[in-house]
Amino acid sequence: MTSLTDRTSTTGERAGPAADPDTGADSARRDSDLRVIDVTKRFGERVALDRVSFTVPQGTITGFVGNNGSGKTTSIRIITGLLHPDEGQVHVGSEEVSDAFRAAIGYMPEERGLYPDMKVEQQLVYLARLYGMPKAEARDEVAAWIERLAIGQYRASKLNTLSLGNQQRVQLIASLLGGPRMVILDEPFSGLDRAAVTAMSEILHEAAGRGTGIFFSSHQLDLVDSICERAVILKDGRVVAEGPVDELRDRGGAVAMVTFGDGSAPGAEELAAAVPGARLLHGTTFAVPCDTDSSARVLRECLRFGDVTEFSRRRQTLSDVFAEVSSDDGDEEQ
Ligand SMILES: Nc1ncnc2c1ncn2[C@@H]1O[C@H](COP(=O)(O)OP(=O)(O)OP(=O)(O)O)[C@@H](O)[C@H]1O
Repeated sequence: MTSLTDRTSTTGERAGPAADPDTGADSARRDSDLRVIDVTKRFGERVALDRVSFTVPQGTITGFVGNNGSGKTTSIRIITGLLHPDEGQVHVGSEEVSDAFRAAIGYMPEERGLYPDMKVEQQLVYLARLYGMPKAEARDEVAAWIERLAIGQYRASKLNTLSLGNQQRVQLIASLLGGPRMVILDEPFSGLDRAAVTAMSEILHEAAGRGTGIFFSSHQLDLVDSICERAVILKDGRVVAEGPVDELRDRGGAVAMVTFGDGSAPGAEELAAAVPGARLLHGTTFAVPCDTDSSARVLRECLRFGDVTEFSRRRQTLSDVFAEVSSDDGDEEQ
């Protein structure tokens, strides 16, 4: 059976890793990083993207987060060539992205893009053949993926008879067939059960380890936090944060989780007026920016409002960073 990890393709661009991570070919990798440069897109009066720039490096998993309507799908459509920007460019390395590169991107659209009436195995083999694989290799690779993603019982079923989560597994296979250099997934984890999330994230890590650039949008910040090395955060069509997840988490310092006893919790605005940056997480628990030096003062301020039943400092999560840069007063910080 074909190995899922050391495939070579007979097509030019969809041909496995762009650079061997073990050969130290960093410059070769940078030459094939995908760069969105100053992209603006308008729909009539509406500015969907406003001078958006970010990089998707080869060999890493980059998460793309932002509220509904912030411009994620529009950005992805521009990268894949489904939409044209009004201004700006998309580059691979220092060159404008070629049609051949775009055609070879493993793409999983939000609305999913497969043939609903076609049988699972049949359409995956058909797609693999379109990517230039010989028939026997296509069959072997598809069989291996079907087994890996535990959907063997559906191989002869029409796609539209599968559950949403199983359709997503099929779509993931379609986007990885032939070892693409770049994989772009729009909300790949939405609606998946835990086993599917684990399987999918393992597969994405393996693909990144082979040098593939992985870029996916998600509303699930905890997943982006745990899976991605890098993140791009969009707000209202603008990039408000980008970089290694670890650096983004460290940028804002630590936070204290403060829980008030029942009946003594202040309103969110009230607490934020006394302790800048305080925000309600759930129930009577707030997240409050809090460095080592300021923790005694922050605790004193909180105690002025009522009983504090829990007070613990921790490193920021991506969710904290997102809340901070997505808030209206985060605007000035960029
Ligand atoms: N074809 C279109 N015509 C007009 N407006 C559009 C079109 N496509 C997107 N928009 C607008 O552009 C903005 C960005 O939309 P986009 O779908 O890119 O956001 P998103 O971040 O993917 O949102 P979601 O998380 O809800 O999927 C929104 O205001 C949307 O209404």
